[in-house]
Amino acid sequence: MAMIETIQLNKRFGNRTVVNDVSLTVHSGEIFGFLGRNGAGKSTFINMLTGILIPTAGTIRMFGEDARTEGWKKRIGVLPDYSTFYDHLSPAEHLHYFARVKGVTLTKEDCMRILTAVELEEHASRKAKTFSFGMKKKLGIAQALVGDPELIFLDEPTSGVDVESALHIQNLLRKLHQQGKTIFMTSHNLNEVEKICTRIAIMKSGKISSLGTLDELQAAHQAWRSVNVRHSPFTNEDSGNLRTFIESLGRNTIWEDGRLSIQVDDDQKVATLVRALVQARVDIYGVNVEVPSLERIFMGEESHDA
Ligand SMILES: Nc1ncnc2c1ncn2[C@@H]1O[C@H](COP(=O)(O)OP(=O)(O)OP(=O)(O)O)[C@@H](O)[C@H]1O
Repeated sequence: MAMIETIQLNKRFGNRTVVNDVSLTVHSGEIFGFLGRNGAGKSTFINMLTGILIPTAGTIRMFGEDARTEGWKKRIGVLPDYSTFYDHLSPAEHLHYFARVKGVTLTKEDCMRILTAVELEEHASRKAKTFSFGMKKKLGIAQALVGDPELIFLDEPTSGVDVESALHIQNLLRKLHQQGKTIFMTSHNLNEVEKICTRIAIMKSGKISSLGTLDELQAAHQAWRSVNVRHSPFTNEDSGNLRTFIESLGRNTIWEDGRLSIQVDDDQKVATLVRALVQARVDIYGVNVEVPSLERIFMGEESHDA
């Protein structure tokens, strides 16, 4: 089921278009990673989805409905790009207050369960003014979980938190995913997105420039991937032809003792290479295909002119 569907969604500030005709579908149960450089338009896009900003044009559908149904806000949780808290309220008081505003029930047990999930249980009654930036971020995530929402929007859930806490939050997101929640998140931590997101979009100057699973993005962007093969010596008398054939499959071929390295531009050529070696009775001890990291894909995207 499509949890979020935008059709030609557009946001202009003055005469500046920040989100430019974005049509995007996010399915139920996805952890959807939304990437882009500072100012690409990610927060503006999320803020339209969560009702903080009104679109200039376009359509937003949620929960597989034709329009946003009544009470849709109770079904979502939001960590916005800027969370504000009341200095004199504790995390527990914040969550209860927030539940009242949202119109959902929050028992004491629910409250402690949420605070435990974000590792704030020991600080449940401390005033928020004494909180560090990272603790406030966790409180923001806790707020997003109030009311057990089906769809959770998290704008940079791990920025500004320490490494251990970031890993803890990533595990929390995985658990929520296992419970069937749909998560739509932005992050500048590409390693994190690579690890936990089931699908990724890269936004560039208000448009989606890449979209897919990590495998799909890698397949689309790895024009040249490196193949390294460890093999037995060539004994076949035709080894000259075999070498010529292999070299014709790609570029930058390097032959070393028992090691072959070549760059090819599609997976089929990896299969052809391996088959040629096997048919020539060359033993293969190992094959390693290096695919580009999300960072390389992202940097490649960003190096293209808009
Ligand atoms: N209320 C506003 N009025 C005018 N311009 C705005 C407003 N909100 C955002 N912008 C501009 O829109 C552009 C996109 O901002 P946005 O916050 O959506 O980017 P982002 O991709 O989330 O960036 P970051 O990674 O830094 O959070 C920026 O140039 C920003 O200055």
